[in-house]
Amino acid sequence: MASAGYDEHYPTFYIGQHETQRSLPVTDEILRQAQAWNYDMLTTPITTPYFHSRVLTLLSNYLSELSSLSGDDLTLSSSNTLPSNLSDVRPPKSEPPAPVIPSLSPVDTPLTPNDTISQIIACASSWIDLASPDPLIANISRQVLNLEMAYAAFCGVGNIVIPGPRLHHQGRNTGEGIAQYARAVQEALAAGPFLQVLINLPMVDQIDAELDEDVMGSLAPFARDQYTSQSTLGSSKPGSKKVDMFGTWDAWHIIRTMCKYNSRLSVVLNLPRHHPPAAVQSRWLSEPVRIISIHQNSFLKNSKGYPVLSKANQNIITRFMRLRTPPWFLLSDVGPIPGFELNNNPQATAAAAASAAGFLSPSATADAAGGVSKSPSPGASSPTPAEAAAATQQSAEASKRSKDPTPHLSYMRHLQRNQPAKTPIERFGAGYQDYLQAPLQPLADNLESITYEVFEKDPIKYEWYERAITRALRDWVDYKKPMSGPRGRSVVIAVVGAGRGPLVTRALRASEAARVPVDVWAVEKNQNAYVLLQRHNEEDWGGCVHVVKSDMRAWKGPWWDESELQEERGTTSSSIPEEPELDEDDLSLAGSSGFGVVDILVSELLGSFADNELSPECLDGVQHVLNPMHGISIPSSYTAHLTPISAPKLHADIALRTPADSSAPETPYVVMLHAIDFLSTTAVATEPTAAQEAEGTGTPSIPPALNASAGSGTTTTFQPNIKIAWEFEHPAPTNTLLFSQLRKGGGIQSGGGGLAGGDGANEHNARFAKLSFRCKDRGVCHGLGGYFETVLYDDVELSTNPVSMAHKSKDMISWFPIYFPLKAPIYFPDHSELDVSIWRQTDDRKVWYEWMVEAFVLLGEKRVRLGVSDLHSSKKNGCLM
Ligand SMILES: C[S@@+](CC[C@H](N)C(=O)[O-])C[C@H]1O[C@@H](n2cnc3c(N)ncnc32)[C@H](O)[C@@H]1O
Repeated sequence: MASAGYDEHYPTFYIGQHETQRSLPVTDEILRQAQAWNYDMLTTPITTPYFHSRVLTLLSNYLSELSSLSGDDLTLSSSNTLPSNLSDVRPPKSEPPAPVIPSLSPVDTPLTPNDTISQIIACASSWIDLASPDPLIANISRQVLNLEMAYAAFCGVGNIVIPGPRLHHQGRNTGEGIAQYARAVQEALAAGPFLQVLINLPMVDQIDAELDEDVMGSLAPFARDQYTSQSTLGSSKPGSKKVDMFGTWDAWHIIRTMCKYNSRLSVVLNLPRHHPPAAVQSRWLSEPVRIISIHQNSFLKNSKGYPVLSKANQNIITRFMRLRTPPWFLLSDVGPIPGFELNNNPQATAAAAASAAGFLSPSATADAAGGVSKSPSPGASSPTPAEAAAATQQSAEASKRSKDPTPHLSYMRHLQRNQPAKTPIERFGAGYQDYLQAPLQPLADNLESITYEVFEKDPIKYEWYERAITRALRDWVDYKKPMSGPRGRSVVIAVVGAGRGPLVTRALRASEAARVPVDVWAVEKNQNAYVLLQRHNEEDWGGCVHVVKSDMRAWKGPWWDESELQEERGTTSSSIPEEPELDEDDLSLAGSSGFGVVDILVSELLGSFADNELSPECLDGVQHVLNPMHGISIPSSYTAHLTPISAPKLHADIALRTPADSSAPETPYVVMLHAIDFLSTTAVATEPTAAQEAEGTGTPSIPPALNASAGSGTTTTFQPNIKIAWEFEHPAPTNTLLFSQLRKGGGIQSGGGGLAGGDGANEHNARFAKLSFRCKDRGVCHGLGGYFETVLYDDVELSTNPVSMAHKSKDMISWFPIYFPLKAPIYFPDHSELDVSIWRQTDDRKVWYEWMVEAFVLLGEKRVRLGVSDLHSSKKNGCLM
């Protein structure tokens, strides 16, 4: 496909042209012409109007044959009489089988295998009704679809759009035919192993819009009365203005569930003329939308008569274009590909080519008055007849004036050129969006230099640590705390888990900033990083740092040789002092046996869920070196946070891995959550800042699915409900650690050992939380998103929590969130509650998590249980202590 080839920091728009009634076959020549006009692709019908009329004839012959048959043959017996409850549909016993549609002949299809076929998107016939309540119509529709799919796949087509399920049939409940439809799609997917099947769906479900869109010769009205009439219960009547915001999403969810989240199945989403509520936009942003289709009617006219999109629709497009796999666009019924006649007018051609590339005059791109026109219903896609007439007139005039025969395409290219540039976080995370990674285990494994290098790129984390250490040093002096360095003249700082040393550098800088002398120790168990620490010490730190290669839990504390105790700090050699023998029993007695104590313990051992890289266990293990009276830890505490999410892409990815690895759905993953929807939210109306207005972005740090513009300048931000699961504080209470020591080796107080195994020495680090989340709109929970917050010192905090990150540590990039998957997603209706139970388990040798979700629907005051997930456990892949 032709690429518009713009700057890599800006998203590329792939734009196709679609005609619902394309009269000419898509030849090589038309395709080249379309590309010359800056379209990237074209759609084509798979079959011709001739084929359509052939099917209609076959059907009407069959139906008249049926009606001519009389008497016993078609009389319904008591056992096969259609019941008044039409949910139970059975055909009469003796009805002849449905007619068989003969194979395609050349007149039935414009398609033929050739070189250009891969640049064409094929469209299955829109007049079929796969979801018809009449089994005959559903059967014929399925035959048509199968014939078309098979032939298109044979020709080498890569993408086929099939009409979405019809959700309303005269007088019937909505969506009853979805099972039939989904089964047909499942069958269609088998037509070719590489075929992408795209289901054409409006963003919201509205009965009138569906009826308006009925194409000529649709099979739907042929459904027989006995299958469509009566049933008042929950019926959806034409003329009803009722819009079901999640109706089409619901249908999509059933289809893809029946098709087992097949990665070849995706959505063509029709952009409505008016913006749907933010919650619906967010939902679709989490789904595999491969194409956004924009019908001519979805464009507004600005004061000069040029087609433009509402501000709200511009924002929807911007958010979609920030996804890892952004959708393509189809401009539908916006006029034919301009013919050759324009080539005869070089001036016109040049002007038009410039327009098609998106170089438009300001008047051509000015927004329509008010940005959003007033609409009685957010789902409506069509203008009123008066609007339509005026629009056609204006369009013709504007076209004449501008000599631009493709004004809609030109406008889209203009939007492309004016997309906000990717933010640093988006650039840093490019390629990692929704990419599942096993969490690091820096305790059990030795990290590579490149991994440290990535950490060190963080523009915020180290800065905040320096700020925290500086404050702590100032307070040390202000509160006149005694210093534990040689001759009481310096504050002893130990950076435990020093890696390649960035926090050591920051500690030295903090000392300069606070003008407080320090004695710095760098403790690291990774022997490879230890080499770099020593080199840094020689080359950058003037040899003033004591570098120790040790597991921090086995480190006995600072120790100065005689010369250091005599001389000023910094003039001694950095070589590691020979340590005196230490008695095991002295471990909890800091400062005894000739070892000094540490005043400030600096560490960065946090994982995406705070404690999942075993910071609590490591810091407990090194607490014996801390000044028992005044010693502090940076960080001083951290909390783990959770929220239920819909994450269809992640679910599909994990489901694919499961046959080869049964632990795949029982593993927490580190992942830059992107195409997700927060299921429990609270609406907050915010005015965008001037910077956000200029950038066209919403609230920083909140994934694109969350920010939805109401289109009037005010942004409705759906703030996720993210709750604290648990907290750890350092230093841990001395009694807790003493008790833990007593339990080691089955000591006197241990009783029956730990609940999850072992002696129970680490049981004080086990945790449990039960959290309840209200969900206003129906949805499906695929798992839990996990985040953390940490207090480094005082009010210096880091956060990955989307709600507080912008305020606490905006632009921090070191951690992606964690994802706890569910093996089987849980569907829930509007007004439900999800209860999450999560455990941090330990058996003294390792730590793992267990989690489960329960769904309840709220019927008045009553909570009725809908479903419960398995109890998931990561014990098999637990973090080794
Ligand atoms: C997340 S890295 C942080 C490195 C560095 N402080 C930074 O901020 O770039 C954690 C470091 O702690 C080290 N580490 C983890 N557990 C340790 C332990 N028990 N004793 C010593 N070092 C440990 C790892 O080898 C790793 O270098």
